[in-house]
Amino acid sequence: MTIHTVLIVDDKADVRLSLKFLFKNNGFTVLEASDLAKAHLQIQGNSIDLVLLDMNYEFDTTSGDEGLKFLKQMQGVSAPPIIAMTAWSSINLAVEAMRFGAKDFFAKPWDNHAVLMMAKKHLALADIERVSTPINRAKVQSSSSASLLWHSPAMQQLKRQIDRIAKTDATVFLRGENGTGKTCIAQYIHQQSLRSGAFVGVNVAAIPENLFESELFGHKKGAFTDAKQDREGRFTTAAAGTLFLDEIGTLTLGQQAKLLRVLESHEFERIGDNHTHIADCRILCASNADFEQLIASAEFRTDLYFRLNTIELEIPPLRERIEDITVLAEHFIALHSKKYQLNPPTLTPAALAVMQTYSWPGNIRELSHMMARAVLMTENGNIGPSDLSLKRSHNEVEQANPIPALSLMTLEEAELKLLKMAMAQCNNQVEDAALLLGISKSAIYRRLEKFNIKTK
Ligand SMILES: Nc1ncnc2c1ncn2[C@@H]1O[C@H](COP(=O)(O)OP(=O)(O)OP(=O)(O)O)[C@@H](O)[C@H]1O
Repeated sequence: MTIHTVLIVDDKADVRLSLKFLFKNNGFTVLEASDLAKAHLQIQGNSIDLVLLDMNYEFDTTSGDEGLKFLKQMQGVSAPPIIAMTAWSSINLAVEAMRFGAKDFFAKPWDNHAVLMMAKKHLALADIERVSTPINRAKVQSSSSASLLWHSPAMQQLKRQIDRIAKTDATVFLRGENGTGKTCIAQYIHQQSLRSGAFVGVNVAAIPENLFESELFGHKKGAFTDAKQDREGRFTTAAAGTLFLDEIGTLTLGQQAKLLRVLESHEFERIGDNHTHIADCRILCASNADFEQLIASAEFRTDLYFRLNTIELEIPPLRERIEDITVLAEHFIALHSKKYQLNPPTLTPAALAVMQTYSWPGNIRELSHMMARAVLMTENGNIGPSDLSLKRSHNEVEQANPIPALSLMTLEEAELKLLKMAMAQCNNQVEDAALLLGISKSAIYRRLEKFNIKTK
């Protein structure tokens, strides 16, 4: 279990002490700072997961200017999430603090349980953000392929193909956009295979150019300045198992030549070693790149491409298999609710309707993160469209909600009709209907009043 570190920044020792007890008793590591200069030093010198920041200090006990200045300085720096606290439950100061980057706020005196829940929520959200970045994604293993869902006809057909080829030793090239499940499918192929060794995944894009050979083939102690001891490469670790090379389209021509040699001859040498080893692993690889384009521009060798794509499988993007959305969304709601020990919220039909017309640029990974956020943020037990944090372009909104063939009518009549349709589709949830219509909350309330439409 991860132990999170919280930094409490407050000039009042009694405040620091109470919060310190609260967080220590709940399994956190606690650091303190009695002023903002010390807070800067703590942040620079330690790995801090969350900051509780008092907004007012000795010289100026009401305006919150010092806290705001600190928040401003932290903007753009990869700082931990900050929760503002103020003795003056001034809504204006809280709003200002959030405008300057605070994730949340609470007023003193506080409710211990509420503060703990707030802290846990923002730590969980920060974890989601961290895993969303490509570099961190490379380090985080995909969740077990045992929980893979194959619901849509397209995925069921893919599964039938995979089950047929899994037991052979054929090299498989998985193509598809980011987040479509290529890594999970590679793990599944390994599980279904007859290979007794390990599944070894390597994101080749994350290996620095000068370490590529050492990483894949290994090295002997003393082979180069930093080679302090013998190291086995991934080809050796994957012996009798499967080597999964992810982001294969990012290989340089030099790296491609080295890989091609081992794929053709099944032989390799560790750096600094004359002994030739036999490569005994099945190769799976994946990419989201446009390979036809890479080959046409001579950035990827044709001979290597043909070595890699004995079987080529295209994993469809989520927007092309909308039958999977409900099943996956419910799977992720259950998964994240269990993880964060919360009651699973219900996905409303209005939210689902919006999700089915969304383009899902981040595919299943985006859906998983979206459901994690919704589980953490939803307050009334229902996930509505406004809980989804969708990023739509104007065109998408238009395509998603095409205006049904309306017979000619006045603008006023059309407005009323659309308003009623949106309210009906969103179960009378005004904010959700506003989102669906692409207008602000105040704009929809104005129109509801104008047409005398009751919301309850
Ligand atoms: N069929 C599925 N059922 C359940 N979860 C899935 C499925 N496919 C993918 N996922 C989940 O979606 C997320 C992304 O999957 P994965 O990492 O395999 O995608 P990817 O295509 O390899 O992404 P990238 O191209 O960025 O490496 C993971 O959390 C994974 O568990």
